[in-house]
Amino acid sequence: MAEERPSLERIRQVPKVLLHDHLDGGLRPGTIVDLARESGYDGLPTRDPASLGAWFAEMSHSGSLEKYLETFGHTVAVMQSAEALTRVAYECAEDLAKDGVVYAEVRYAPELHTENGLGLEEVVEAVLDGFARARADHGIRVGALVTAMRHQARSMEIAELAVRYRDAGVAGFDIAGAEAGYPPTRHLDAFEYLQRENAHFTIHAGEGFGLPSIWEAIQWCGADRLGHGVRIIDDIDAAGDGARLGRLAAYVRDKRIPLEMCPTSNVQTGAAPSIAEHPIGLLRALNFRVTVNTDNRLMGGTTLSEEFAALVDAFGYTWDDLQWFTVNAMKSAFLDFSERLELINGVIKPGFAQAKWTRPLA
Ligand SMILES: O=c1[nH]cnc2c1ncn2[C@H]1C[C@H](O)[C@@H](CO)O1
Ligand SMILES: [Zn+2]
Repeated sequence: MAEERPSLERIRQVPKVLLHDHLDGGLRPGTIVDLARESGYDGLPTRDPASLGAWFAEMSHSGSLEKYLETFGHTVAVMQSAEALTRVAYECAEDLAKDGVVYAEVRYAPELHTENGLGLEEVVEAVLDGFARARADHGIRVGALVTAMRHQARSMEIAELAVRYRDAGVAGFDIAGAEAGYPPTRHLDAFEYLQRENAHFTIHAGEGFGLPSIWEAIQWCGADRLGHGVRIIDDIDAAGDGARLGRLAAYVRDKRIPLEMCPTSNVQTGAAPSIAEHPIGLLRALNFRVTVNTDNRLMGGTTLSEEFAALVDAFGYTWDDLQWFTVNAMKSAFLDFSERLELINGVIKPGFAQAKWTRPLA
């Protein structure tokens, strides 16, 4: 029996793992409108949810990371109370569960949610509360990653939060924001502290800036994973027969450093020209540890299933490829080894086996 080409509908049904998704980049447009009304925020470009969703997607397709980040002003503005944060976290996990995601790590920057007087700990607890409620209702497991903004100077405080709440649902730490001009080593003390504490962290690197940013993230800061990392392609010569890897690219591949790739987001910010020309095609072929992610579902107008479906269209990926991306993600999660293994063997592999061998109803 010939294997079916994975369709969007069937991709939605397989168990998936998401490592790179921003809480403030995934709100439902209707929720933004509700929260704006409740809090008196009057800066939205429209209060019609459908038009608002379209507005975010359109504004985000600028070819510039800096411009892409501007729209977050609106989502962050309506996430300034504990109730709003809990609601957004709950709905995020619910939406991921509906898309077939079984394990996710969702990140956000606590320092952006203190404008109306919330303390950093209150912010963290409100978000964890939303994830815990969604787990009880929908079974999905969501770990939080706390992010420090790379242009600010609060990374040590945020790293301390990551350690303080690590047994309560915070899985790790990250830095985000404009990359050019803000190298990871600006936050070296925070990364060294996390290493001494045996804590996990990922770093947005190789998205809005190139190889030096990736090199610092890995060799100076000790990142466990790379957020995006697309620009590693600059260290690979793929002209002619066979690809030649430079020392950094070889290191990333040899050490199995996970790449949290976000195809739609990369096209929107100009880090890749199109999905069909996205470096993920070459990096997957060269067996880098590639994972597939959404980055910002609101700005990208996307879901994890849609990211996979777009890759199937562009590169002809099969169920085996999609399973490979998913197992890569699970292996790379900031989760206890035995729990990762349990999800791979008990959930992911059986789920894909079923998708592969069950024909859709006629
Ligand atoms: O793709 C991204 N690159 C760098 N920073 C980003 C990206 N997506 C979101 N952010 C920023 C904007 C958010 O306010 C912040 C925390 O989620 O992280
Ligand atoms: Zn991101």
